[in-house]
Amino acid sequence: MKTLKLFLNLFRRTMAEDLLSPLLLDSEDPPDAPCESESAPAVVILGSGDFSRSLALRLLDCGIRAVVGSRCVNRIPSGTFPDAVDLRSQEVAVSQSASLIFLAIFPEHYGSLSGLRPALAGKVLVDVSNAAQENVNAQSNAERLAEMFPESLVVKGFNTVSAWELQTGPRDGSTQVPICSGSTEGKRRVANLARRMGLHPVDYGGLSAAREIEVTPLRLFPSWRGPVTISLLLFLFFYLYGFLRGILLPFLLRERNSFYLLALDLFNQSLPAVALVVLALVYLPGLLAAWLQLWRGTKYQRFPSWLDHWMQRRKQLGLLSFFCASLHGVYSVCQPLRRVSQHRIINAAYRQVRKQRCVKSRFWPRNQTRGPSRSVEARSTDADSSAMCLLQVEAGAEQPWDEPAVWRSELYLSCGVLALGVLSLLAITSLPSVVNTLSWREFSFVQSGLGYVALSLSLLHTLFFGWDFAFHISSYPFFMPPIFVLGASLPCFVLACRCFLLLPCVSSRLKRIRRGWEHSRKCPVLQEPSMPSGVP
Ligand SMILES: NC(=O)C1=CN([C@@H]2O[C@H](COP(=O)(O)OP(=O)(O)OC[C@H]3O[C@@H](n4cnc5c(N)ncnc54)[C@H](OP(=O)(O)O)[C@@H]3O)[C@@H](O)[C@H]2O)C=CC1
Ligand SMILES: [Cu+2]
Repeated sequence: MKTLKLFLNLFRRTMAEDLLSPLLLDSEDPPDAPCESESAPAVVILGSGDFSRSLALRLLDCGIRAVVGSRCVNRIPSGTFPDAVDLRSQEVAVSQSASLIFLAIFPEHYGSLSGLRPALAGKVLVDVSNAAQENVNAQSNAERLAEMFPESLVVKGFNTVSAWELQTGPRDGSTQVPICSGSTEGKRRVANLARRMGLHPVDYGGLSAAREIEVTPLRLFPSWRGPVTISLLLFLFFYLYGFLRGILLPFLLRERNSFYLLALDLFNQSLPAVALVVLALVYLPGLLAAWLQLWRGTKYQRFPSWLDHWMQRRKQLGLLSFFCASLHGVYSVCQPLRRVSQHRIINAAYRQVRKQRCVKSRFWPRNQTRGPSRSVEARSTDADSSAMCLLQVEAGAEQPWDEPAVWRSELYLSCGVLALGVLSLLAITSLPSVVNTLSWREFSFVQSGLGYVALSLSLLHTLFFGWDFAFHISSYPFFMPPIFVLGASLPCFVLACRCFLLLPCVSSRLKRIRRGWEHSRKCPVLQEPSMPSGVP
């Protein structure tokens, strides 16, 4: 349970940013005094652009005075800053008693501040700039700034928060602000300010971490990269497999042209398989973690980093599974609109009418339109079907009724709709705003309990869809199983493992381990200091 709580924390942390095991700054730090004196500005911002404006507004909002230092105050359009913000020349602004100075200017222009070097000595300079390129090995802007102003305390930070987020973002500490600096004092002061602004400072260590922080905003969806790649690869695999099995090989070996299936049918076969496998991938790491704990006989050993990483991506995997399942749902609803479906229905109806006419004319007298109900077997050869088709025609009835086929479609559709419903519920409860309103017990019930329900329903949907076709030799053309058989294999394995873990003997041992019990507790034995020679 404790381990799962840890995962939840990690899981929540990744929602804000993809942070690489940073150390949270000590939140017990006493907050800075509001300002040294009521008349003195607490914070100076050099630059009067977008970031400067948003930062000044946020500072004011949090009761902190702000002074904006500009190269030319007269060029700042009126109304850009509220009256409460002091607009000064750069020289006047930095000569004021504020010791915290934000550089809200692009790093290319840091050189233009060299004349201010004596005034900036001993003060904390906050470098909010972002990197221009995603090259992590280049020298950071902050390190360059520290070289230019060696007497100042340079702190990197606030660049991961956009100007817009500063103005409108939450003030409940949920927005993380990675900071780093060679000066502990500088870092402490910036962290305190961040806390007062309703942000959550995260210590990344020395200034050498600045580049990592500078490139962070350039990264597109960092926490989604792995899950999206896996889903895409799975989709490609199923799609190409289906293409080979259902289109290319029949075309090459049997001269059957069904390339039209590429556009819709193959998508609708691959998507549910991806949804199913990706959903299984959400629950597999939890099972692996449980196995590892059972095998080690303790929970006090770290999981391998790949497993940790996988755990942290479960939310993204779950949402991607939901996305694929939803697309599959939409595609399935569109199925009857396809021309080929309409063609099949009309064709089947035509064949049936033709067959009934034939049966009537063979077995009924001309003047008798409705005879006593009796079963008649009729054989037909269809131009578009290679096999002989055996029709069970009931005299007097207009429609052949295939009871098992009706049950099959009722069951798989119902399971599919229910699975999609439960998946939607899971997707909604993974939103940060909803997660924050749930207790740990509620969260684990929804994400784990309902998650397994969704997986079971999806699997049932697939199994009912497959019905007994999976056991027909005709379903294995070229010795290749259907896509749904491949897609269902991993979920079957995951559910089997889960059932094994629910066995009383296994689950009770796991419960004990998670409550702190250890199979063999090894405590390092301290070496006795060796006796000095000559002592008896
Ligand atoms: N906008 C955003 O959302 C974010 C921005 N940042 C960082 O904040 C910094 C500023 O960005 P932003 O506010 O958007 O940029 P802007 O272009 O809006 O503002 C830059 C400001 O720099 C000042 N400046 C000082 N010296 C010079 C100079 N020599 N040449 C040109 N301008 C100078 C100007 O103010 P004046 O004329 O009054 O001196 C100008 O208004 C950048 O480093 C950016 O990476 C970081 C995170 C988010
Ligand atoms: Cu389906």
